[in-house]
Amino acid sequence: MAIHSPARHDDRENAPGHRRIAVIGAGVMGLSIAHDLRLHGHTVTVVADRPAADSVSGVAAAIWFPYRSGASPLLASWLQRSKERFEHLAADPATGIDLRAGTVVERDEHADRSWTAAVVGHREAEAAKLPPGAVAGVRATVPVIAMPYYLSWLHRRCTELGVRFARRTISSVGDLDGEADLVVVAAGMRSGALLDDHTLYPIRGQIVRLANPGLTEWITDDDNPAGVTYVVPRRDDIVCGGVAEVGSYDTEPDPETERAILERATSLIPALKGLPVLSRAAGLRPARDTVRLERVEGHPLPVIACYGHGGAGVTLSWGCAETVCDLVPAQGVA
Ligand SMILES: Cc1cc2nc3c(=O)[nH]c(=O)nc-3n(C[C@H](O)[C@H](O)[C@H](O)COP(=O)(O)OP(=O)(O)OC[C@H]3O[C@@H](n4cnc5c(N)ncnc54)[C@H](O)[C@@H]3O)c2cc1C
Repeated sequence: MAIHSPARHDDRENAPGHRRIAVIGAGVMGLSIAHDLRLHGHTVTVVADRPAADSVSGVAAAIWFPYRSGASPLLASWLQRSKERFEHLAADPATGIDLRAGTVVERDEHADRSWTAAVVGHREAEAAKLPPGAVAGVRATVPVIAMPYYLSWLHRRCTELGVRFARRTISSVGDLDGEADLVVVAAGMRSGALLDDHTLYPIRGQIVRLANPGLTEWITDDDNPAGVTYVVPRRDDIVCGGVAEVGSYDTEPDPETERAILERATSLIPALKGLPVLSRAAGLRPARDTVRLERVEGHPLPVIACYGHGGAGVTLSWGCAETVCDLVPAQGVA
């Protein structure tokens, strides 16, 4: 399906600087970018071969926290901006976002607490409430994003704004020559193949979703020597994870891994014992030593890359979308 003209006419489309932009990727990153580009008045088409729910974005827990994110000088501002926007959106229950209290367990006395700069009111966790082996912990209230609700809401919101969607596999950004003035590559783990970037690698994760009898408190114990462990209660379920297998492309949930996840999660939160399993999933965090968010030269069309967010693609989504908008060249400058 080729890219068409916008869904409806908008005066902004005649404004100087207006562009026809194709965003490759309908995960949380592509949708957030499309949303903001459209608000800037561009004609935007999201081109993707899988809906968000069937991408790794549909596997995310998702808690606002910079787990295994690539480095960037802009990381702190992306964290801050995304958190502000999630907090604003949380006022609308339809978004699936709730602000929830929980604990980050630390097992290293030099644990990186830079993320707390964005969290007003965070404080030391009480030592008596931490698991054995923990050296400290941080109590914080952060956005918990129930992805099934959030991705549906975001897709709906994009459609309401006039973003177009085309179901299609792109083999090279050159496929879009003549159909767009600019391409944004937000294709998650498969972005590397589109831009000949061999520095992107998977960090496999696995989760199991349990029925939620009414828990709200989350906990993360990422440096647990038995394996990364987190429990994230959402509206309808509780997400228990996980693993962080660097270089594995296996997207099938493994039963033995699930057993071990449940054992670790239950030792953190005994109330999980015996709760019915609702579903399970595995996914590949699109990791890179540095997030790639920049203009890419060497293509007939101007290209902006936005990928490599590792285990923090949801957490960084709105901040990165804003930076993508800033990188769209003014008309005639490209
Ligand atoms: C178990 C697990 C738990 C996680 N928990 C969290 C969390 O709590 N908080 C958090 O912030 N992050 C979390 N993450 C990480 C988060 O899920 C990812 O960083 C994020 O979803 C990446 O989003 P994306 O839009 O870049 O990619 P994806 O969601 O993978 O979307 C990629 C899109 O690109 C499209 N596409 C790709 N290639 C092509 C092509 N050639 N042609 C057409 N379309 C193409 C796909 O169809 C899809 O629509 C977790 C990940 C896992 C695995």
